[in-house]
Amino acid sequence: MAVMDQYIIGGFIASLLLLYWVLLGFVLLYNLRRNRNKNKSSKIARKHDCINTSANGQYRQEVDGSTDIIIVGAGVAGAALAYTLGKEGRRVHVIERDLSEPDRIVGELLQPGGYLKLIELGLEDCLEDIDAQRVFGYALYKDGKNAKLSYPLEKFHSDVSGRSFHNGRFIQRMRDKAATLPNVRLEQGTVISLLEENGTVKGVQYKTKNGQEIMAYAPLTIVCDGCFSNLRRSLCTPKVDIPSCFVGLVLENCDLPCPNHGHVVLGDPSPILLYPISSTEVRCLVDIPGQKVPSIANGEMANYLKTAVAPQIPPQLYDAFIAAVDKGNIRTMPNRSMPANPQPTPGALLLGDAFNMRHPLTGGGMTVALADIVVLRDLLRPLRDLNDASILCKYLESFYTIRKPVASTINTLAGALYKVFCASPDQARKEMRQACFDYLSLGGVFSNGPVALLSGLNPRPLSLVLHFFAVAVYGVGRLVLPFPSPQRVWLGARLLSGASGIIFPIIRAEGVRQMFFPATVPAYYRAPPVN
Ligand SMILES: Cc1cc2nc3c(=O)[nH]c(=O)nc-3n(C[C@H](O)[C@H](O)[C@H](O)COP(=O)(O)OP(=O)(O)OC[C@H]3O[C@@H](n4cnc5c(N)ncnc54)[C@H](O)[C@@H]3O)c2cc1C
Repeated sequence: MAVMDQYIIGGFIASLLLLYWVLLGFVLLYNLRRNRNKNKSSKIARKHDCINTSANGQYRQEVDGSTDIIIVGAGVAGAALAYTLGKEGRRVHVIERDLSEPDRIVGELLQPGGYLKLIELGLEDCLEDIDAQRVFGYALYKDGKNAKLSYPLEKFHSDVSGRSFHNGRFIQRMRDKAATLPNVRLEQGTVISLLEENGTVKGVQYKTKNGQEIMAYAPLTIVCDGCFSNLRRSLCTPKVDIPSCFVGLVLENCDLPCPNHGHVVLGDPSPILLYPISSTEVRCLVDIPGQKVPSIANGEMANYLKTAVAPQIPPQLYDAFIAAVDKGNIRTMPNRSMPANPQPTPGALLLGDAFNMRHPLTGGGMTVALADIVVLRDLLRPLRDLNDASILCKYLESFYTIRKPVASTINTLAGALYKVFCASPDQARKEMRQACFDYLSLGGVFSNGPVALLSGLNPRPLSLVLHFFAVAVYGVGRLVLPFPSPQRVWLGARLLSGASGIIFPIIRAEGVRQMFFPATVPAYYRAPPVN
């Protein structure tokens, strides 16, 4: 019995031990599976949280594949592009250095052609509730005479016209609108560099608001970091020219002689612009040729504005101008021009002022940027997958040609008109300037044609060249008819040669073939790659 008891107790203990081992096995197995699942989900979380700490703990890396397009800069181009691509269903990550409302003297008059592009992008409501003013044309002043040049808007919807506003308010509206899209992520950060691997841009390295450095990856990076771009160097061959600077003032509580019009004074040494930026403010931009401006700090600028510029301002605005100078809120900005000269790079694209600039005399920068966005949107639309960088890059070469007729017309006109509008001691240049004023004053087709070019309503290169030389021939005709003298014929010849010397170098820099014969450029016909 004792032996039997021992067997029973032994068996009991053995089965307890077995049960224990089985339970232990189950627990271990359960834990193992749980850990494995935990690891899996923590990897997913890591993917989404984009956390991959580097050795010194300073860098984070975004390797989640959750972004289709990175946009650097949310100014006019970047903000409009973010909304446009977001609306197309792209997952967009915008990195902007400063998300607070910009306060600048740039981009305050949108030409009607730009407004049409804004409508195409569905962004026209961004001009609502910012006290934007409608602009219907220009008033041109020279030597006490003036001419009114209306935009040829007859064929358009009554809502179409130019708009002028505070640039910062407009940008903020576009940023807000882009941020309403769930697939657009707007982040404050400064992009330090593009991340390149074997000649392909894979993303960007940027510093967040709180100083952390992050690497973000996407199949396509679009750089819109504006006129001071320091990222453009590897994506184009920049040839930046700075022909002059604008000095900006705000005139308050005054009425423009021609309400709802931009005013251009053909001043000495160069043009002065005035246009409303709200119902109570008028922006005045005084052009100063060269890169050096009188010092604001030591009062030289105020003195220059009061003695050299004020007497040229339309008399109705004189007091407001002096009051603005006395108030002291004087700002300056260099006027840059840079023809588009891209180096097509897989994985990246330039847009806006980072890519292409022209003299701001004609207010064409935003129109070109918005027109470019429309072209790019349409090119990207048929593509679902942006991952093959070199194929995408080849395909997007067509962008550089398709955009050309519009962009180069606006660019060339801005550069040429600036040169014609500047005062010069050269008699031939004086004649050309006067001929231009008188030609535009003729009205009808003589003003409608050039204004349609300037406003972006009909930006055709051939029309630009025809009107430019029509002005020159008009100037020559006045010199030599009805009684040509050898001196006058010589002056006429110099006028024509001066006109050619102004426009042809600009056209050459823009690219004759792309500008006038884009359809002969093979890239024009690139078909979208089959995904
Ligand atoms: C004096 C002057 C007057 C002008 N007036 C007119 C006008 O009346 N009408 C018109 O159509 N055009 C005008 N222009 C031109 C117009 O301002 C530009 O064409 C337009 O602003 C270009 O838009 P953008 O987005 O390329 O650049 P911006 O609007 O300058 O935007 C660039 C953005 O990039 C951000 N950024 C820069 N670097 C970084 C970085 N490293 N990381 C992250 N973000 C960065 C900046 O903070 C900024 O928000 C004028 C230009 C000048 C100089």
